[in-house]
Amino acid sequence: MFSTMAKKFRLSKSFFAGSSSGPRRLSKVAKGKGIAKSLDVDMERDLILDDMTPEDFESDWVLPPRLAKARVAAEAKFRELFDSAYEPWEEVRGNWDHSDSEGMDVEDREFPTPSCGCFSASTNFILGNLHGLMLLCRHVRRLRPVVWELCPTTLVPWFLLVVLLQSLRLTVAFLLVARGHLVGLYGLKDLSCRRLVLMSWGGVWGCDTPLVGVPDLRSPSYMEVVEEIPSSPSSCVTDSSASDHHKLSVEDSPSDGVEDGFQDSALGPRNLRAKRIVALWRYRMEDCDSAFLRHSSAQKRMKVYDVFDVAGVGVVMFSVRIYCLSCILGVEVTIRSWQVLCTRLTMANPEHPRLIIHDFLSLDLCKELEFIHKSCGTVGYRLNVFSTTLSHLIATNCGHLIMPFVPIRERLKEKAEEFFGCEFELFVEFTGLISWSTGASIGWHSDDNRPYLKQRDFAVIMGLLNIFCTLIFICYLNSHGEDFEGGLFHFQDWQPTAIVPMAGDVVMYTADSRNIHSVDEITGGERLTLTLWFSRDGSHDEDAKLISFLSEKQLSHSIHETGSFLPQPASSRMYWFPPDTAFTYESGFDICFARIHAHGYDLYSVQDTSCFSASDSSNDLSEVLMAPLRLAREHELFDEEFVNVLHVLQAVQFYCWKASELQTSGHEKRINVVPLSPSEREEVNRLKHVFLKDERVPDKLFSSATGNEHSQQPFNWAHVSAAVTAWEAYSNKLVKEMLLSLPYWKTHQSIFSVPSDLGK
Ligand SMILES: O=C(O)CCC(=O)C(=O)O
Ligand SMILES: [Fe+2]
Repeated sequence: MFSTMAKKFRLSKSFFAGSSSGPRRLSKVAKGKGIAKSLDVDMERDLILDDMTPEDFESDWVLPPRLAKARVAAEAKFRELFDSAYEPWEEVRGNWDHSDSEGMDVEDREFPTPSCGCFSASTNFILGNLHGLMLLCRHVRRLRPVVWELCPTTLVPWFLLVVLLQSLRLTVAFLLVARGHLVGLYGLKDLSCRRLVLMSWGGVWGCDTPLVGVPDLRSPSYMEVVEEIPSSPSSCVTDSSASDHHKLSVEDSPSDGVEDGFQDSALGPRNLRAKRIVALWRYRMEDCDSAFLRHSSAQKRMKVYDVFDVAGVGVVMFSVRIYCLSCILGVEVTIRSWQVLCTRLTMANPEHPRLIIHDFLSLDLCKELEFIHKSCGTVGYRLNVFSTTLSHLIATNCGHLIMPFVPIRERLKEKAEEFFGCEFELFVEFTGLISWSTGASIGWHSDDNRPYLKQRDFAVIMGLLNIFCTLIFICYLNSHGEDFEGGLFHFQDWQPTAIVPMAGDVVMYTADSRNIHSVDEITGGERLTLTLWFSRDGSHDEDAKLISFLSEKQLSHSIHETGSFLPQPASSRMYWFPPDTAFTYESGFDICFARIHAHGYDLYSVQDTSCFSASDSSNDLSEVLMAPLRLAREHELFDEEFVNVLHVLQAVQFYCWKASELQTSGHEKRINVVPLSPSEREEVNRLKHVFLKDERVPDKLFSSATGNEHSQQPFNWAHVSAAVTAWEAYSNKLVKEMLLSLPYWKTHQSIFSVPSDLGK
């Protein structure tokens, strides 16, 4: 019968691995009854978790490729957990074997008092389950059909099998696969909560709604459930204990014998967070589509023993006694089940709603945005801060440069909506590239200090995201230690306390006082981020404003017009640093000029500038940079004219971005470079004196922590010329894409990625 079932459900060999205690028991019982044989379970290979070594983690899991990176991170985490837990585990096993021979109750055997090691016995239990899951992971392809076949037609035989196994007191592990993705307990951080899967008997019933995952946080009943559980500040575990071992609660061992009723009290003096995770889970169960679960008394008979944080995933250990057949057969059968559930800790922490996603943006995309910022940015809102907003791009005839932002905004919005369970409800309020140079920092603050947000005293609280609450996304576009020094991000409360900015990573948090944060002073280089604000308040939708601005601009341009991508600088004051000296230009410098200079170039004005002096505060001064210019380097003058300083800057930054590609492209276009004549050299120096003053200051502000990005590459004017051509092609392509998208954006009053086949 078992082999037929095994075939029918395509059970993998590892199917029964699932907990540290389960396999041992399974091993004992199954050997005796020949179950192992008929199911082709290789006890030694698949079930004896005690013998696993860290190397087992390196086995080749079958995961969707996009999860491969997350898997590597998870493996590292596991190795860490495993290493520190291995010794205590041995100890626990000793206790366990002893109590086994005394014939103690199963529960006593499973949960001896915490070992004196840094991990309690129950941690080992969890780790055992994780091992089991990892074994299961190897068979994901085979497991996937199990899950699909179970839903819902094969429910009854499956159910009977579970009852049978459970009544033999075997721990059965289930692995659910949601939407074709395997999700383990090992913290696949970039997975959406909707795809989060729990390991529990809940999956057996084939309910479409995952038991754990995103509850509808707007649902008042969720909040009620959460609020119902009293918080006890004295029970909060301190950060340090949590961060020590990724364990949220380190207190009491289970009090044996408590089995009926949902035992809030069984949590003992656990921390509020643990309670909320449980509350969330319990709510989820109540809300479950499965009639079976609703009618069963499962939720009332759940006892929670421990809650852990394993690589960003909350793991809840609980036991359930359900009289599961009562509603079907009228017979009461007790199922004891020790299972592990998981849920996103972040979801269950309404005190500090935040999310950290690693490698969200590709490095290529980071570089592209860096190019945009460094070639279009203006002096920012605070000292040593520079910014590029989307409306500024449009204002300077670079509206096409918003195209690379479009898919990123979409993906981030999706992430936020998923996280807060509010699909189609978020609006982008602000998108901008922001860089901080040496000396910039910000102390503890929350981001909701804008006057219009302060007036929203009567905001309706809906779940974690207050309707007027702004969500902040910070995407790091370059890396600490490589591109800049200092600049670590800190949250005042709760984990993570510090974030080391690395290119591609994203941190998301609500702008209110639940997420007070700070940024350390930048001590070298330039730290660059893409910052987005999201809100549920449609009146602050950035898209509508951008679309109308773009439409206005489009009226004054036609796609056929040559050079429709050429930048037009804004007022020269926006590029003068520090901003308070922009009225006289007597001190400070022009940031566009400075960035060009930081790459080793000088500028030569085609106009005669002999009448200007460094202290000239007339508007004429700034006009020099709005007029045609040429590039010079050392003793050479490049014989190509740029329409203005932004044009030069875009070409130079594009060269910087694409230097390695241009080196190898074998560009053989004839270029014309002439030696600088003495009068031209004088002109070049004059401009430098006017727009840069003391060149050491700007060079310090704009050089990367480790020197110029492409200083290692041999300089070649031919590559500069190739960069100009490539930049034109790049700009043209974006202009076309933008013009094709704009009608759709206008119709929907929303900026989104228009599929290319639609745009034709
Ligand atoms: O760049 C960051 O990491 C955060 C910046 C910040 O907190 C702010 O500008 O308010
Ligand atoms: Fe902030």
